[in-house]
Amino acid sequence: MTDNPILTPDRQPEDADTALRPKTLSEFVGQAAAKDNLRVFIESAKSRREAMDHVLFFGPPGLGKTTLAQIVARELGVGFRATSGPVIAKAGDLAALLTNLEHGDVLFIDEIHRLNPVVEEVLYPAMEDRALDLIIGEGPSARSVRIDLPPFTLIGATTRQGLLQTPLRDRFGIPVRLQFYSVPELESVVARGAGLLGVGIDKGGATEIARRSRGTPRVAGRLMRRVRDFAHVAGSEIITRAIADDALTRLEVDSLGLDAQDRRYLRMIAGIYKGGPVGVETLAAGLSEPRDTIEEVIEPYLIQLGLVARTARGRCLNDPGWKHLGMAPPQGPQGGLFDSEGSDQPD
Ligand SMILES: Nc1ncnc2c1ncn2[C@@H]1O[C@H](COP(=O)(O)OP(=O)(O)OP(=O)(O)O)[C@@H](O)[C@H]1O
Ligand SMILES: [Mg+2]
Repeated sequence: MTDNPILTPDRQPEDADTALRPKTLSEFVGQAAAKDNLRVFIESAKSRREAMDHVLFFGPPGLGKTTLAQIVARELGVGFRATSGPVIAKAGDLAALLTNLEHGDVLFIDEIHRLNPVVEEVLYPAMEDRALDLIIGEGPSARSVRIDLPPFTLIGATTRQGLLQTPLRDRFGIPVRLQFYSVPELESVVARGAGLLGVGIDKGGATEIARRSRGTPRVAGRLMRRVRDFAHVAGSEIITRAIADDALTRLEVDSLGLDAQDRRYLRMIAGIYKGGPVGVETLAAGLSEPRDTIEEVIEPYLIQLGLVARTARGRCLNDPGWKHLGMAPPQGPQGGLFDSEGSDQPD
Protein backbone atom coordinates (compact mmCIF):
# COMPACT_ATOMS: atom_id res chain seq x y z
CA MET A 1 0.00 0.00 0.00
CA THR A 2 1.30 3.41 -0.93
CA ASP A 3 -0.31 6.59 0.34
CA ASN A 4 -0.19 8.05 -3.10
CA PRO A 5 -1.04 5.50 -5.78
CA ILE A 6 0.10 7.89 -8.48
CA LEU A 7 3.72 7.34 -7.44
CA THR A 8 3.76 3.61 -6.91
CA PRO A 9 6.16 1.94 -9.33
CA ASP A 10 3.92 -1.16 -9.27
CA ARG A 11 1.56 -1.62 -12.17
CA GLN A 12 -1.92 -0.18 -11.71
CA PRO A 13 -4.97 -1.31 -13.70
CA GLU A 14 -5.30 2.01 -15.54
CA ASP A 15 -1.67 2.15 -16.67
CA ALA A 16 -1.42 2.34 -20.45
CA ASP A 17 1.61 0.04 -20.34
CA THR A 18 0.87 -1.65 -23.64
CA ALA A 19 0.15 1.56 -25.52
CA LEU A 20 3.40 3.16 -24.39
CA ARG A 21 5.60 0.08 -24.58
CA PRO A 22 8.55 0.47 -26.97
CA LYS A 23 8.67 -2.32 -29.55
CA THR A 24 12.31 -2.30 -30.63
CA LEU A 25 15.66 -1.88 -28.92
CA SER A 26 16.21 1.45 -30.65
CA GLU A 27 12.88 2.80 -29.36
CA PHE A 28 13.77 1.68 -25.84
CA VAL A 29 15.17 4.71 -24.01
CA GLY A 30 18.18 4.45 -21.65
CA GLN A 31 19.84 1.33 -20.15
CA ALA A 32 22.65 1.83 -22.70
CA ALA A 33 24.96 -0.87 -21.34
CA ALA A 34 22.22 -3.49 -21.18
CA LYS A 35 21.02 -2.66 -24.68
CA ASP A 36 24.54 -2.81 -26.16
CA ASN A 37 25.13 -6.24 -24.68
CA LEU A 38 21.73 -7.57 -25.69
CA ARG A 39 22.30 -6.39 -29.25
CA VAL A 40 25.48 -8.47 -29.46
CA PHE A 41 23.85 -11.60 -28.03
CA ILE A 42 20.82 -11.24 -30.30
CA GLU A 43 22.96 -10.79 -33.43
CA SER A 44 25.16 -13.70 -32.52
CA ALA A 45 22.24 -16.05 -31.78
CA LYS A 46 20.59 -15.08 -35.05
CA SER A 47 23.67 -15.64 -37.14
CA ARG A 48 24.32 -19.01 -35.53
CA ARG A 49 20.62 -19.87 -35.83
CA GLU A 50 20.70 -21.00 -32.23
CA ALA A 51 18.55 -20.10 -29.25
CA MET A 52 19.97 -17.19 -27.28
CA ASP A 53 21.35 -17.95 -23.84
CA HIS A 54 18.95 -17.56 -20.89
CA VAL A 55 18.50 -14.00 -19.62
CA LEU A 56 17.64 -12.70 -16.15
CA PHE A 57 16.36 -9.12 -15.84
CA PHE A 58 16.41 -7.75 -12.32
CA GLY A 59 15.71 -4.36 -10.79
CA PRO A 60 12.92 -2.31 -9.19
CA PRO A 61 9.37 -2.35 -10.64
CA GLY A 62 8.48 -0.29 -13.69
CA LEU A 63 11.98 -0.02 -15.21
CA GLY A 64 11.19 -2.08 -18.31
CA LYS A 65 11.88 -5.76 -17.58
CA THR A 66 8.72 -7.08 -19.27
CA THR A 67 9.16 -4.60 -22.11
CA LEU A 68 12.73 -5.73 -22.76
CA ALA A 69 11.75 -9.40 -22.70
CA GLN A 70 9.18 -8.76 -25.43
CA ILE A 71 11.69 -6.73 -27.41
CA VAL A 72 14.30 -9.51 -27.24
CA ALA A 73 11.81 -12.05 -28.64
CA ARG A 74 10.77 -9.64 -31.38
CA GLU A 75 14.34 -8.82 -32.37
CA LEU A 76 15.24 -12.51 -32.40
CA GLY A 77 12.22 -13.09 -34.60
CA VAL A 78 10.89 -15.89 -32.39
CA GLY A 79 7.69 -16.66 -30.51
CA PHE A 80 7.02 -15.18 -27.06
CA ARG A 81 5.26 -17.13 -24.32
CA ALA A 82 4.67 -15.36 -21.02
CA THR A 83 3.83 -16.70 -17.60
CA SER A 84 4.76 -15.90 -14.04
CA GLY A 85 6.24 -17.69 -11.05
CA PRO A 86 3.12 -17.91 -8.86
CA VAL A 87 0.96 -19.10 -11.77
CA ILE A 88 2.99 -22.28 -12.37
CA ALA A 89 1.61 -24.34 -9.51
CA LYS A 90 2.77 -27.84 -10.43
CA ALA A 91 5.71 -29.41 -12.23
CA GLY A 92 3.23 -30.61 -14.85
CA ASP A 93 2.21 -27.00 -15.66
CA LEU A 94 5.79 -26.12 -16.47
CA ALA A 95 6.24 -29.35 -18.45
CA ALA A 96 3.22 -28.43 -20.56
CA LEU A 97 4.62 -24.95 -21.24
CA LEU A 98 8.05 -26.29 -22.16
CA THR A 99 6.89 -29.09 -24.45
CA ASN A 100 4.75 -26.64 -26.40
CA LEU A 101 7.67 -24.34 -27.24
CA GLU A 102 8.93 -24.13 -30.79
CA HIS A 103 12.55 -24.02 -31.85
CA GLY A 104 14.20 -20.83 -30.51
CA ASP A 105 11.11 -19.48 -28.68
CA VAL A 106 11.35 -17.17 -25.68
CA LEU A 107 9.63 -18.34 -22.50
CA PHE A 108 9.19 -15.38 -20.18
CA ILE A 109 8.71 -16.09 -16.46
CA ASP A 110 7.84 -12.94 -14.53
CA GLU A 111 8.35 -12.86 -10.74
CA ILE A 112 10.63 -15.85 -11.11
CA HIS A 113 11.63 -15.59 -7.44
CA ARG A 114 8.15 -16.84 -6.59
CA LEU A 115 8.48 -20.21 -8.34
CA ASN A 116 7.47 -23.22 -6.33
CA PRO A 117 10.68 -25.15 -5.38
CA VAL A 118 9.31 -28.36 -6.92
CA VAL A 119 8.77 -26.54 -10.21
CA GLU A 120 12.23 -25.02 -9.95
CA GLU A 121 13.76 -28.51 -9.83
CA VAL A 122 12.16 -29.28 -13.18
CA LEU A 123 13.47 -26.04 -14.61
CA TYR A 124 17.15 -26.81 -13.91
CA PRO A 125 17.64 -29.66 -16.43
CA ALA A 126 15.36 -27.82 -18.86
CA MET A 127 17.63 -24.78 -18.79
CA GLU A 128 20.88 -26.69 -18.73
CA ASP A 129 20.39 -29.75 -20.92
CA ARG A 130 17.20 -28.73 -22.69
CA ALA A 131 15.58 -31.84 -21.29
CA LEU A 132 12.67 -32.69 -19.06
CA ASP A 133 12.90 -35.44 -16.44
CA LEU A 134 9.46 -36.71 -15.61
CA ILE A 135 8.43 -39.39 -13.16
CA ILE A 136 5.64 -41.51 -14.53
CA GLY A 137 3.51 -43.66 -12.26
CA GLU A 138 3.78 -44.16 -8.51
CA GLY A 139 5.35 -46.55 -6.04
CA PRO A 140 7.47 -49.46 -7.24
CA SER A 141 6.28 -49.13 -10.84
CA ALA A 142 7.30 -45.46 -11.05
CA ARG A 143 9.93 -44.74 -13.64
CA SER A 144 11.67 -41.69 -14.89
CA VAL A 145 11.59 -40.66 -18.52
CA ARG A 146 13.66 -37.99 -20.18
CA ILE A 147 12.07 -35.86 -22.88
CA ASP A 148 14.19 -33.67 -25.13
CA LEU A 149 13.06 -30.09 -25.52
CA PRO A 150 13.56 -27.77 -28.47
CA PRO A 151 16.27 -25.15 -27.96
CA PHE A 152 14.63 -22.17 -26.23
CA THR A 153 15.53 -19.01 -24.32
CA LEU A 154 14.24 -18.56 -20.82
CA ILE A 155 13.88 -14.93 -19.79
CA GLY A 156 13.29 -14.46 -16.09
CA ALA A 157 12.34 -11.19 -14.42
CA THR A 158 12.53 -10.34 -10.75
CA THR A 159 12.48 -7.36 -8.45
CA ARG A 160 14.22 -9.48 -5.80
CA GLN A 161 17.41 -10.96 -7.15
CA GLY A 162 18.45 -11.80 -3.60
CA LEU A 163 15.53 -14.23 -3.23
CA LEU A 164 16.64 -16.39 -6.17
CA GLN A 165 18.23 -19.70 -5.26
CA THR A 166 21.88 -19.79 -6.30
CA PRO A 167 21.44 -22.82 -8.61
CA LEU A 168 18.73 -20.96 -10.49
CA ARG A 169 20.66 -17.70 -10.66
CA ASP A 170 23.75 -19.51 -11.94
CA ARG A 171 21.87 -21.02 -14.87
CA PHE A 172 21.25 -17.63 -16.47
CA GLY A 173 24.09 -16.91 -18.89
CA ILE A 174 23.04 -13.27 -19.29
CA PRO A 175 22.15 -11.47 -16.06
CA VAL A 176 21.04 -7.88 -16.66
CA ARG A 177 20.55 -5.35 -13.88
CA LEU A 178 18.25 -2.47 -14.82
CA GLN A 179 19.10 0.94 -13.40
CA PHE A 180 16.95 3.91 -12.45
CA TYR A 181 16.69 6.35 -15.37
CA SER A 182 18.33 9.77 -15.50
CA VAL A 183 16.23 12.92 -15.84
CA PRO A 184 17.19 13.45 -19.53
CA GLU A 185 16.26 9.81 -20.25
CA LEU A 186 12.89 10.27 -18.55
CA GLU A 187 12.35 13.47 -20.54
CA SER A 188 12.62 11.34 -23.68
CA VAL A 189 10.23 8.77 -22.22
CA VAL A 190 7.73 11.57 -21.42
CA ALA A 191 8.10 13.25 -24.81
CA ARG A 192 7.72 9.97 -26.63
CA GLY A 193 4.66 9.00 -24.56
CA ALA A 194 3.06 12.40 -25.12
CA GLY A 195 3.58 11.99 -28.86
CA LEU A 196 1.93 8.56 -28.82
CA LEU A 197 -1.06 9.86 -26.87
CA GLY A 198 -1.33 13.01 -28.99
CA VAL A 199 -0.58 15.33 -26.06
CA GLY A 200 1.28 18.62 -26.56
CA ILE A 201 4.20 19.23 -24.20
CA ASP A 202 7.13 21.64 -24.15
CA LYS A 203 10.67 21.08 -22.87
CA GLY A 204 9.97 22.63 -19.47
CA GLY A 205 6.90 20.48 -18.97
CA ALA A 206 8.78 17.31 -19.89
CA THR A 207 11.65 18.20 -17.54
CA GLU A 208 9.33 18.91 -14.62
CA ILE A 209 7.54 15.58 -15.02
CA ALA A 210 10.83 13.71 -15.53
CA ARG A 211 12.36 15.17 -12.36
CA ARG A 212 9.44 13.94 -10.29
CA SER A 213 9.12 10.43 -11.75
CA ARG A 214 11.37 8.55 -9.31
CA GLY A 215 13.73 7.40 -12.05
CA THR A 216 10.93 5.12 -13.31
CA PRO A 217 9.37 5.16 -16.81
CA ARG A 218 6.09 3.68 -15.57
CA VAL A 219 5.70 6.57 -13.10
CA ALA A 220 6.68 9.07 -15.82
CA GLY A 221 3.95 7.76 -18.12
CA ARG A 222 1.38 7.93 -15.36
CA LEU A 223 2.30 11.45 -14.21
CA MET A 224 2.22 12.61 -17.83
CA ARG A 225 -1.36 11.39 -18.21
CA ARG A 226 -2.50 12.98 -14.94
CA VAL A 227 -0.86 16.30 -15.82
CA ARG A 228 -2.52 16.16 -19.22
CA ASP A 229 -5.90 16.02 -17.44
CA PHE A 230 -5.01 19.17 -15.49
CA ALA A 231 -3.85 20.93 -18.67
CA HIS A 232 -7.07 19.96 -20.39
CA VAL A 233 -9.25 21.32 -17.59
CA ALA A 234 -7.14 24.49 -17.49
CA GLY A 235 -7.85 24.92 -21.20
CA SER A 236 -4.18 24.69 -22.17
CA GLU A 237 -3.22 23.00 -25.43
CA ILE A 238 0.18 22.00 -24.17
CA ILE A 239 1.80 20.90 -20.93
CA THR A 240 4.17 23.62 -19.75
CA ARG A 241 6.44 23.67 -16.71
CA ALA A 242 3.97 25.83 -14.78
CA ILE A 243 1.07 23.49 -15.51
CA ALA A 244 3.14 20.41 -14.64
CA ASP A 245 4.40 21.97 -11.43
CA ASP A 246 0.95 23.06 -10.33
CA ALA A 247 -0.64 19.70 -11.16
CA LEU A 248 2.06 17.63 -9.44
CA THR A 249 2.04 19.83 -6.36
CA ARG A 250 -1.70 19.35 -6.12
CA LEU A 251 -1.18 15.61 -6.49
CA GLU A 252 1.25 15.83 -3.53
CA VAL A 253 4.25 14.79 -5.58
CA ASP A 254 7.10 16.92 -4.24
CA SER A 255 10.09 18.40 -6.07
CA LEU A 256 12.06 15.13 -5.85
CA GLY A 257 9.06 12.95 -6.67
CA LEU A 258 8.54 11.89 -3.06
CA ASP A 259 5.07 11.26 -1.70
CA ALA A 260 3.62 11.43 1.80
CA GLN A 261 4.74 7.89 2.57
CA ASP A 262 8.37 8.61 1.65
CA ARG A 263 8.32 11.71 3.82
CA ARG A 264 6.77 9.76 6.69
CA TYR A 265 9.61 7.24 6.39
CA LEU A 266 12.25 9.99 6.36
CA ARG A 267 10.61 11.84 9.25
CA MET A 268 10.48 8.70 11.35
CA ILE A 269 14.23 8.15 11.01
CA ALA A 270 14.87 11.85 11.63
CA GLY A 271 12.43 12.50 14.44
CA ILE A 272 12.24 9.32 16.47
CA TYR A 273 15.64 7.77 15.77
CA LYS A 274 17.66 11.00 15.47
CA GLY A 275 18.90 10.05 12.01
CA GLY A 276 19.57 6.37 12.82
CA PRO A 277 20.91 3.80 12.52
CA VAL A 278 17.56 2.05 12.86
CA GLY A 279 16.66 -1.48 11.74
CA VAL A 280 14.24 -2.07 8.89
CA GLU A 281 11.94 -4.20 11.06
CA THR A 282 11.59 -1.34 13.52
CA LEU A 283 10.72 1.04 10.69
CA ALA A 284 8.24 -1.45 9.25
CA ALA A 285 6.47 -1.72 12.59
CA GLY A 286 6.49 2.06 13.10
CA LEU A 287 5.08 2.77 9.65
CA SER A 288 2.69 -0.23 9.64
CA GLU A 289 4.09 -1.28 6.28
CA PRO A 290 5.38 -4.72 5.30
CA ARG A 291 9.15 -4.94 5.30
CA ASP A 292 9.01 -5.87 1.58
CA THR A 293 7.27 -2.60 0.71
CA ILE A 294 9.94 -0.67 2.54
CA GLU A 295 12.82 -2.52 0.93
CA GLU A 296 11.41 -2.82 -2.60
CA VAL A 297 9.29 0.27 -3.08
CA ILE A 298 10.27 3.02 -0.68
CA GLU A 299 13.99 2.62 -0.11
CA PRO A 300 15.56 1.99 -3.53
CA TYR A 301 14.76 5.46 -4.81
CA LEU A 302 15.58 7.24 -1.54
CA ILE A 303 18.94 5.45 -1.51
CA GLN A 304 19.51 6.30 -5.17
CA LEU A 305 18.92 9.96 -4.32
CA GLY A 306 21.41 9.67 -1.47
CA LEU A 307 18.84 10.70 1.16
CA VAL A 308 19.20 7.46 3.10
CA ALA A 309 21.97 4.88 3.51
CA ARG A 310 21.62 1.17 4.26
CA THR A 311 24.38 0.25 6.70
CA ALA A 312 25.18 -2.95 8.55
CA ARG A 313 23.68 -1.44 11.70
CA GLY A 314 20.52 -0.13 10.05
CA ARG A 315 19.17 2.79 8.05
CA CYS A 316 20.72 6.24 8.44
CA LEU A 317 19.55 9.60 7.22
CA ASN A 318 22.19 11.40 5.13
CA ASP A 319 22.68 15.15 4.99
CA PRO A 320 20.58 15.57 1.82
CA GLY A 321 17.79 13.72 3.64
CA TRP A 322 17.85 16.20 6.53
CA LYS A 323 17.95 19.02 4.03
CA HIS A 324 14.96 17.73 2.08
CA LEU A 325 12.97 17.62 5.32
CA GLY A 326 14.08 21.16 6.10
CA MET A 327 15.67 19.92 9.34
CA ALA A 328 19.17 20.13 10.77
CA PRO A 329 21.01 16.95 11.77
CA PRO A 330 21.42 16.66 15.57
CA GLN A 331 24.71 17.76 17.12
CA GLY A 332 27.04 15.21 18.64
CA PRO A 333 28.57 11.89 17.68
CA GLN A 334 25.52 10.50 15.89
CA GLY A 335 24.76 13.50 13.76
CA GLY A 336 28.41 13.71 12.81
CA LEU A 337 28.49 10.19 11.38
CA PHE A 338 27.90 11.12 7.79
CA ASP A 339 28.92 14.75 7.85
CA SER A 340 31.54 15.77 5.37
CA GLU A 341 34.38 17.78 6.87
CA GLY A 342 33.77 21.40 7.40
CA SER A 343 30.01 21.22 7.01
CA ASP A 344 28.54 23.96 9.11
CA GLN A 345 25.89 23.28 11.70
CA PRO A 346 23.14 25.85 11.78
CA ASP A 347 21.33 25.93 15.11
N1 LIG B 1 13.17 2.35 -21.64
C1 LIG B 1 11.88 2.67 -21.77
N2 LIG B 1 11.50 3.57 -22.66
C2 LIG B 1 10.21 3.92 -22.75
N3 LIG B 1 9.21 3.41 -22.00
C3 LIG B 1 9.54 2.50 -21.09
C4 LIG B 1 10.89 2.08 -20.93
N4 LIG B 1 10.94 1.17 -19.95
C5 LIG B 1 9.68 1.02 -19.52
N5 LIG B 1 8.84 1.81 -20.20
C6 LIG B 1 7.40 1.92 -19.97
O1 LIG B 1 7.21 1.75 -18.56
C7 LIG B 1 6.12 0.88 -18.33
C8 LIG B 1 6.56 -0.24 -17.41
O2 LIG B 1 7.48 -1.09 -18.04
P1 LIG B 1 7.54 -2.66 -17.73
O3 LIG B 1 6.17 -3.20 -17.58
O4 LIG B 1 8.39 -3.28 -18.76
O5 LIG B 1 8.29 -2.67 -16.32
P2 LIG B 1 8.72 -3.91 -15.43
O6 LIG B 1 10.16 -3.70 -15.09
O7 LIG B 1 8.37 -5.18 -16.12
O8 LIG B 1 7.85 -3.72 -14.12
P3 LIG B 1 7.35 -4.85 -13.06
O9 LIG B 1 8.54 -5.13 -12.17
O10 LIG B 1 6.25 -4.16 -12.30
O11 LIG B 1 6.87 -6.02 -13.83
C9 LIG B 1 5.63 0.43 -19.70
O12 LIG B 1 4.49 1.20 -19.99
C10 LIG B 1 6.67 0.80 -20.66
O13 LIG B 1 6.04 1.30 -21.80
MG1 LIG C 1 6.96 -6.63 -15.63
